[in-house]
Amino acid sequence: MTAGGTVVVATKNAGKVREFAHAFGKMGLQVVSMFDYPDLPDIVEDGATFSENARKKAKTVAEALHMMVLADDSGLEVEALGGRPGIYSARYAGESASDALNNAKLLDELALEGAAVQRDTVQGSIPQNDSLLLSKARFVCALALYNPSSGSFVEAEGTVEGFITDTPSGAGGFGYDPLFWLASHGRTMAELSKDEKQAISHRGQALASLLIQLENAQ
Ligand SMILES: O=c1nc[nH]c2c1ncn2[C@H]1C[C@H](O)[C@@H](COP(=O)(O)OP(=O)(O)OP(=O)(O)O)O1
Ligand SMILES: [Mg+2]
Repeated sequence: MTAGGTVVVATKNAGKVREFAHAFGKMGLQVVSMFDYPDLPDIVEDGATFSENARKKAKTVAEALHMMVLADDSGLEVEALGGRPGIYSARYAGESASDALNNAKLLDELALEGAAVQRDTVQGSIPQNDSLLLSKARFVCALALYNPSSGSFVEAEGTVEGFITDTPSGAGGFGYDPLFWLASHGRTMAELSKDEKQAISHRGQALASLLIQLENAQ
């Protein structure tokens, strides 16, 4: 997946870039992203699934750069919202909405639903303070690696289960992480270190699965 020890990731999300740089850095690989290629066209994410969107991002950038390219399409599925925002997670509160606006919209929608999780149904740790768990949720990540010379994809998907808390906490990660409570850790995703997040996250799991497929293909 590399050209001279570099992995090209077709993303304009700085949080994803940090996480891929951390993961690939441990393998001695550098990460570059669409921030390093400002002339690339914007990609319309019009797929019906995470996987379709990931394939489109990887193929578009790989064909423009004539290089192998990795792409990530990911999002949050909230049970009390019937799986929303799902593939629309990045634009939940509107086209190019900030993480803060998307998080505020998520809490608004859950309040409108009157969503609440019964504490005694939670396996693991519940928040110690007065904060409430509003709904079960999961993060999903689809990765696609496209090779423009062979016209072929390698793909992987990962998920992680948690709960939406009404009280944001933590400064790590990005996106919905401050609202994503991990009963396994008794913390939000934003309170984990980079290594802890990589070990359990949807993205970390998808990447591990992708790397195994690449090793097996050698
Ligand atoms: O680990 C995560 N922790 C918290 N939130 C996350 C995570 N992973 C995805 N998310 C949220 C952020 C964004 O609202 C959406 C991804 O949308 P998605 O289209 O895949 O990415 P994006 O538009 O930010 O960047 P790009 O398409 O250039 O890769 O899901
Ligand atoms: Mg996007």
